[in-house]
Amino acid sequence: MLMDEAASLPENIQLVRNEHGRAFLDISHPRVKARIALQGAHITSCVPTGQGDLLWMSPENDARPDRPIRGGIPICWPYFGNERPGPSHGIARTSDWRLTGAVDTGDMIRLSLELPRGIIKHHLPDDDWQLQVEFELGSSLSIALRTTNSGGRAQVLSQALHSYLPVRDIHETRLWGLEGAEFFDQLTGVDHHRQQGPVTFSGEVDRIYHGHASAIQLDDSSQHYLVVTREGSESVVIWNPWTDKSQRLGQFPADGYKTMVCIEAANAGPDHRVLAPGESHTLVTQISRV
Ligand SMILES: O=P(O)(O)OC[C@H]1O[C@@H](O)[C@H](O)[C@@H](O)[C@@H]1O
Repeated sequence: MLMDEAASLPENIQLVRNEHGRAFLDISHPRVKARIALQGAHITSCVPTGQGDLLWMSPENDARPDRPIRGGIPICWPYFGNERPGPSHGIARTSDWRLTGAVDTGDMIRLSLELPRGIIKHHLPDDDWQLQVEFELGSSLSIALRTTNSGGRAQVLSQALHSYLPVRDIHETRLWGLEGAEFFDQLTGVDHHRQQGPVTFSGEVDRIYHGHASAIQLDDSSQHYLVVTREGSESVVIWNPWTDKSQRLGQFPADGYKTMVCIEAANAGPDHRVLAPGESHTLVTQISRV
């Protein structure tokens, strides 16, 4: 985004740069405060008025422009994890996006960004995609990621909105809404496990639940639940790195696993999509505190 475009932003939105030169959109609205990095169209904070942050951010994040951000909501696209050769979780989270729209509706801020096609072509010369994201920031957070196959042949898409959510204490955290769902355990490579009761945490968890579309409630034994809903998604990734992996992860403190969990609205594993020429698919997640 150019500086002269910043001049036409609504007064509640400012373009700022950190000491490393990374550009952020800072939103300060009567209903919400939020921050979005232009690299990755990556939301790093969303604080509805009167609430705590809906998102977890690593305190060790140095936010240098050449590294993915640890926390918030990385956009994993056009493949999840290592489903294709290349950087983990694809190219969108480390690429520079362009702001295409910013509106203050009174109740919320609505922001649209796109990943320029030239950048996609540069990284993935054999692919033909258009990619846009829309954020709705108010008393809750909603993200809609729209992918269009702009090529002449069918293309495979897998992806995730990799939401890092705060918890008071992971040992006392339960996820409701996945009871009875089937999951693929990424740690063992074994599929078709069935979830018994709520998801609890006493070690590393890295699972793709599939054939599942309903809401998930994050219960960390505090007064409120975080509720995660999805559209265009029949898979959800649940991840906590626990002790050993926390030591190996970049920009992640050794005890970081205690205060976060990822609930990632996805099209991953068996829920990957095949888009015909001209076809679009929109992946949506909404996070609210109730
Ligand atoms: O370190 P990255 O590339 O940000 O990935 C973090 C985690 O992302 C999760 O979605 C994966 O299921 C994990 O396997 C992975 O470790």
